[in-house]
Amino acid sequence: MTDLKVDNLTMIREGRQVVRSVSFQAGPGELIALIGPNGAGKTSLVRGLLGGEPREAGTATLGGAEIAQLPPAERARRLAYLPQDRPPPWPMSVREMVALGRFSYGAALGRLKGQDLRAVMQALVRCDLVALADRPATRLSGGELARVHFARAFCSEAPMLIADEPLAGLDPYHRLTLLALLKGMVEQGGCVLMILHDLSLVCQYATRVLVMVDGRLVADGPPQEVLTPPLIERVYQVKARVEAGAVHLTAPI
Ligand SMILES: Nc1ncnc2c1ncn2[C@@H]1O[C@H](COP(=O)(O)OP(=O)(O)OP(=O)(O)O)[C@@H](O)[C@H]1O
Repeated sequence: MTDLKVDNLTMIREGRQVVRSVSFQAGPGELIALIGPNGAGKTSLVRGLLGGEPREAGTATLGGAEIAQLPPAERARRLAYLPQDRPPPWPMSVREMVALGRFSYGAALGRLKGQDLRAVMQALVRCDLVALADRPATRLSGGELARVHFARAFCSEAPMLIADEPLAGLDPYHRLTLLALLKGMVEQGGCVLMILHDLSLVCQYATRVLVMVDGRLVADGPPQEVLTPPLIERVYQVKARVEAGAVHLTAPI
């Protein structure tokens, strides 16, 4: 169910290849960080594999089924996606926005019951949103809104989560508590693929890292093996030191 297979994915934007023949597989128990410099093609790859943008070539399947062709409700039950830009779709409360994660199960906003109600309540607690539950989602700080989206994804109970810079805007407390939730999710057989820029967090939390440069995957493996000073220097053009699971970046090369 959670086996993701991306094969030879290629995408063109304004006549330029921004994703070039990317192939990889991901499965249960993996927390994968997709990293790379600005403009490397990470968001394009994610949107392309989800079928949100046209592909020039390639396939992306989940449990053998092409993701772009899954019926929307089935896709939402199998895969949660957190995009980079995430304004509320229309004026609604935090609780209602989190409950959108139950739409694919047929839940009706304002009349949640049974497992839908339990899942929404649990997600509000886990993402520290109980005190904000009745606030309009249109009037939140960036970090609060990021937590609402996390909660929406968690309450969908989808076994796969794909997230584009989900920690941007989160303070250290919420960053670490949400990372712990993601870790728990993969320990229970889920799979997470997320775009991250904080290399120390990648070292500490990811089970695997994919490195993208200029549209291509240039490295794939456990962070301890992939995130070496020479690779970081080559990819990011900055001097790096890796010590006790933390990456120290000192100065541009
Ligand atoms: N709508 C668009 N039209 C044309 N080119 C685009 C468009 N969006 C992005 N690009 C280009 O595609 C390339 C890849 O962009 P993408 O957003 O996938 O990179 P990224 O690795 O996610 O970057 P970042 O780390 O800055 O978010 C970049 O060169 C970018 O300028």
